[in-house]
Amino acid sequence: MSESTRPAERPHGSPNTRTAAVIPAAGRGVRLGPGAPKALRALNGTPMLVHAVRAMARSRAVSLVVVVAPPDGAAEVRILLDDSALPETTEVRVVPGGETRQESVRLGLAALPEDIGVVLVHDAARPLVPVETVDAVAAAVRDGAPAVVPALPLADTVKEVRPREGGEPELVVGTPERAVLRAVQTPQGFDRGALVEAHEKVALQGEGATDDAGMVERLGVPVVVVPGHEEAFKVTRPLDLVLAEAVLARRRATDGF
Ligand SMILES: Nc1ccn([C@@H]2O[C@H](COP(=O)(O)OP(=O)(O)OP(=O)(O)O)[C@@H](O)[C@H]2O)c(=O)n1
Ligand SMILES: C[C@](O)(CO)[C@H](O)COP(=O)(O)O
Repeated sequence: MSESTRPAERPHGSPNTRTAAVIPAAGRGVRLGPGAPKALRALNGTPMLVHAVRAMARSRAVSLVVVVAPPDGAAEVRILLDDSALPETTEVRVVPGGETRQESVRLGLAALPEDIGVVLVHDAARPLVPVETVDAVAAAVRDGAPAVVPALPLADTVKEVRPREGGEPELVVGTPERAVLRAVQTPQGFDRGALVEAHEKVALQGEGATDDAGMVERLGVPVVVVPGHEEAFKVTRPLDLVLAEAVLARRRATDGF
């Protein structure tokens, strides 16, 4: 890691820099089944992406949101967001995304203005994250942590497996101790320099980097955990849509929105 981005002793991004959220929303949603790109599919009549942008804009820490749209759909997304009721205090930029989540985040980072010191990376596919979680991640970075992830303990036992050839069933090769495992959510928060350096230097092969904190870890940067939230779950498969609509219905009944 270079001197300029080594975790500093001063709080990150302060005093004169702002916090931005980058929302990768360029995925196809293959696991959700046929249809529009996942971020544009509706939850209770409103596209998932609009829920996600509102979730970021609800945080007083966030003054800019960069949406990374499907590569051929940036103009459509711009119109969608212009037509949606979003807080006027939050600037929203839209850029086209890439082939992988990693590439899409990198393109979003490239669209940040210079005065952004703290970056939250948030999946469009986690549209219902509560503002308290967003605030907790942003505050932890501002207080000095160079990288922060919200996470929850696991309910299931996890096995490590080895695939076998010839259609043979996978073989279990280990059982990690569940008590020290965490399911990691977004937004993940970063000192901008550390995140940009990770995206410049750490390109993982194979499955690739499944989250941004994993790339920053490779630089030797410490990653701090704050409590995640059940409602920050990722909409991945069709059943997740049912759960998301149920959460929205409960919010409408209890909070009126
Ligand atoms: N090329 C890509 C792939 C993913 N994403 C975004 O990364 C987030 C997490 O990805 P995931 O939930 O896997 O979304 P998809 O890639 O759309 O899902 P699938 O793997 O089922 O196709 C999503 O908000 C997705 O839009 C992205 O911006 N660019
Ligand atoms: C970033 C992430 O949401 C953290 O849990 C997750 O790794 C994204 O994975 P996906 O396969 O791109 O949905």
